[in-house]
Amino acid sequence: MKRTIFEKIWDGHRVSALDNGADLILIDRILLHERTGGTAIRRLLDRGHDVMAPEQAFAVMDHIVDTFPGRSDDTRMPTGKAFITTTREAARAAGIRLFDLDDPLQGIVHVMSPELGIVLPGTTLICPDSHTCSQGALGALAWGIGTTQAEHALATSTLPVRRPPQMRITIDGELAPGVTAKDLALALLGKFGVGGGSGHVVEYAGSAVSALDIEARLTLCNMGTEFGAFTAIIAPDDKTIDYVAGRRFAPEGPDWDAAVAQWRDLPSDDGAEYDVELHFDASTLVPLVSWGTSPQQVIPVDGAVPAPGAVPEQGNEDSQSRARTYMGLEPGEPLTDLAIDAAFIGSCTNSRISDLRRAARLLEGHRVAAGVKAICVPGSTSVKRAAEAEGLDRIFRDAGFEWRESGCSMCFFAGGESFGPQERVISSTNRNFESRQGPGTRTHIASPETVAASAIAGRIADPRKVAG
Ligand SMILES: CC(C)[C@H](C(=O)O)[C@@H](O)C(=O)O
Ligand code: SF4
Repeated sequence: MKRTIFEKIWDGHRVSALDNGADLILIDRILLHERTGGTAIRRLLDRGHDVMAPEQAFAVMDHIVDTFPGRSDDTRMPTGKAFITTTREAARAAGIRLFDLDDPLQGIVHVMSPELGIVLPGTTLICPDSHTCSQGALGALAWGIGTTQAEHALATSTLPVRRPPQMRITIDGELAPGVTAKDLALALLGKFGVGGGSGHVVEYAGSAVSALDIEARLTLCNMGTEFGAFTAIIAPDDKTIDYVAGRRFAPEGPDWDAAVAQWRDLPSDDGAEYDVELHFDASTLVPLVSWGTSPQQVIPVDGAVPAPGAVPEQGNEDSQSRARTYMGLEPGEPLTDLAIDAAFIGSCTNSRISDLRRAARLLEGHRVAAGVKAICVPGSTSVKRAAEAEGLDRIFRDAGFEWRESGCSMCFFAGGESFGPQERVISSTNRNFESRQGPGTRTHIASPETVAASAIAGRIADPRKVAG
């Protein structure tokens, strides 16, 4: 029988069929962070259960930690310290490996896991965090869960899951210079909407996907959540295997050879069937920026705010006018006329070394416009160190960017640091909901290149026009 990559992983992890129509799935990796994961371990221990396979679970401090130098448990989020200390104590009590605040391997969970070879092709991986789908870029079945499910998985190394339907999006055509995986993710949202993935396992395939390096694939899969997918996945190829080789938790020696042999069999068979098939041509893509308060409300960077009802696939007239009002925009207003107050490069979408390199290339020899608060937060401590070794931190600092410690930081407002109300922020993150980056903040999501170009210009700017 012809099978998709999803079916191969699912079949290989299916322990049994349950009476309620779900399957019991074996879980290979459990990732936890201090915002949701510490509570899951604590609750489990308090009920007198043990963690079944602590060596398969990993905890990290990323969400509410301070990203200022010399950070401690006293984060700026008023109730933050309790999340940090609970997670530390619970991880210790359960025997789970914790990447603490000062650990050189600490980082945003979806950045540090691929970086350390925790996520591997063909594995099942869960985390109580909605962007766990990012990790499907390595050919794993990785999805976000709730805290109660995390407890169940910690106690049993299994999870009951209803088998999701499958979708393949075949993306062909070559990306033009200055156009990135982030623009591709935004383009899919703009075209198919935030419901486009509707609970499916979305497999990205096609020549444009094969051409992406692994970090770009992580960016593409990251926004599977915004697309409404159960998760996203990309079949492993030579690039995947080269990427995983030698990473800290990756198999070695004969185990490595055996693993690679299995991974070679993972890609979907020719003729395997999907519930939905979509096609997308990437060759005409341009850099995109969100104008509204939903990630589907995107337009080309050189475009104008749409007139009421002009793009029905980006929401009904009411939601579009509400978004325009919140964002302080007029229909027909060119995006490049919009002055910005802040620029943010960071998050599990776009804070890896390749993202920082591409942004730095544009920033070199330029200064951030007067009055713009510009912040760069590397996705992991390893990314930060690597960037510093190459002198990227100098380029960011000389341009006028703050250079921070790693964490989720201003990707989301957790009650601590924020941009101000009505401040217009161009941001390399994945969500632009009302108040996502702080009460009243207006977020425009874009690629790191577009954020860098805009920081220099002091207004939303086309990265293809900056001499870098
Ligand atoms: C805090 C956490 C549970 C949340 C998520 O699940 O996505 C966060 O990472 C986010 O991006 O909003
Ligand atoms: S960087 Fe942002 S999107 Fe990613 S896990 Fe952290 S808060 Fe969520």
